[in-house]
Amino acid sequence: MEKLMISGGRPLQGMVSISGAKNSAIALIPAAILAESEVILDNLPLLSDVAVYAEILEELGAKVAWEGSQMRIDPSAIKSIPMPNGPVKKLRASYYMMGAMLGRFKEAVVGLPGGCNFEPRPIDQHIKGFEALGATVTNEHGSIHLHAKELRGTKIYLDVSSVGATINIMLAAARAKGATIIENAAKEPEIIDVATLLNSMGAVIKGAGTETIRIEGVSELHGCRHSIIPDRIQAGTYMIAAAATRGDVLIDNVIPKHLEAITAKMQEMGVVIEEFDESIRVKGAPSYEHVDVKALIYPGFATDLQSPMTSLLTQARGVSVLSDFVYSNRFKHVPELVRMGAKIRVEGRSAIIEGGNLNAAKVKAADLRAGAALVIAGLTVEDGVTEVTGVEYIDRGYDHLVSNLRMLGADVWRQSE
Ligand SMILES: CC(=O)N[C@H]1[C@@H](OP(=O)(O)OP(=O)(O)OC[C@H]2O[C@@H](n3ccc(=O)[nH]c3=O)[C@H](O)[C@@H]2O)O[C@H](CO)[C@@H](O)[C@@H]1O
Ligand SMILES: C=C(OP(=O)(O)O)C(=O)O
Repeated sequence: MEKLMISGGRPLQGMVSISGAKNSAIALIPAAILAESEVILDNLPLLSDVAVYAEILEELGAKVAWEGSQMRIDPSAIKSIPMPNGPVKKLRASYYMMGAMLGRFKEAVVGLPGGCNFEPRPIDQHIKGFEALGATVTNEHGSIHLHAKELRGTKIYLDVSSVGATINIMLAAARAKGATIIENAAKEPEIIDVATLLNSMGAVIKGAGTETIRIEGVSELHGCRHSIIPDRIQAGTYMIAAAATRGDVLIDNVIPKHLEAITAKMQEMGVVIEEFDESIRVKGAPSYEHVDVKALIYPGFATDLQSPMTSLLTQARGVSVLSDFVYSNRFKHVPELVRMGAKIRVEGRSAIIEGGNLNAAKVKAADLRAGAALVIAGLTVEDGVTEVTGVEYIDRGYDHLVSNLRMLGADVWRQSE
């Protein structure tokens, strides 16, 4: 096991280039199962979740060649094999195997997902969607069994605008008979990315990015080449890190439109932000105003940036209130930040944060974004070395983190525990 060591107190300076989005990549890889010929994905991030997905597809018989930021997936020899255990248990987004396998084989057995369990994360809306399409779905000893004689298009109204359920239903419906309409669909940019790939494969999907998505089922999909959108959560994390260290960083290969909510909130605090076509420059200020933040579904402030933002708000004057309306209890970073001297208390679905300096400490990342929050906190500490364990969570979502931070002037290294 490794830990991250951070000797903070240095303003981040320079340029960082953002890789492809994790939450797109881990939906696009299973989407390739639906094709009859090779799918090439470019701008792929080098993440442990991506490696696990490559392993899942190989276990099913796909040929996967992953070189740098490109993955070539030949799904022509894929077989319908039950996956109750093994790699599917290692990541959250293994739930996409349900939609993809159901779409291609009309059957699937997939163990309930693993990944970051900061609170119960139900998949009832995914199952409701599969059942509406005509599948029988049962939970047997911790595995979801899905079976359909045929999938038939229908209208599905999601009770909550779930990213995973929206994508999973798109995957299954892409090869169903007739038209499927998803109402109250999630609108995250990653959903548009998946629809773009599926359409390049021959699917007929309209409305992705709005609350109504229409999928005309087709009998066959073919291979294609697709470049993954930049990771808005990684970009937002570097924006926050730049501000927290009072640095000056150009964050390149981003879509500024995807970062509007975080940009506006940081400007409200007094951070100076300049937007360009494909990059954003973040300049820190000597002091920041306190703000209130509400994490919401897109285009609201992303829940995945809520934990990193907590660390930035410890650097603001006065009391800030950060509420998460997507996950009511996503606060595993808080006790660890308190260990570093932060004055934060959790009340219901809100963290109340009083600004003040942090101290170096030994802390543990209990999930991916909690890990990012602790790294940012460590970067702000003037004296001493902060040790962050739980690096395996951070590796799920941040590629080249240490080398990127070092390039920006941070004193950060990995050390064996
Ligand atoms: C792999 C991936 O893309 N992960 C992202 C995805 O997770 P994920 O797709 O799992 O999150 P959802 O959008 O589904 O969850 C949103 C909300 O809906 C609830 N819900 C969801 C599904 C369901 O069947 N029933 C239900 O009640 C959840 O508990 C949560 O409160 O979106 C989240 C919200 O932006 C992000 O934090 C994750 O990074
Ligand atoms: C919660 C996250 O991811 P996942 O849904 O894959 O666990 C995240 O990216 O912050």
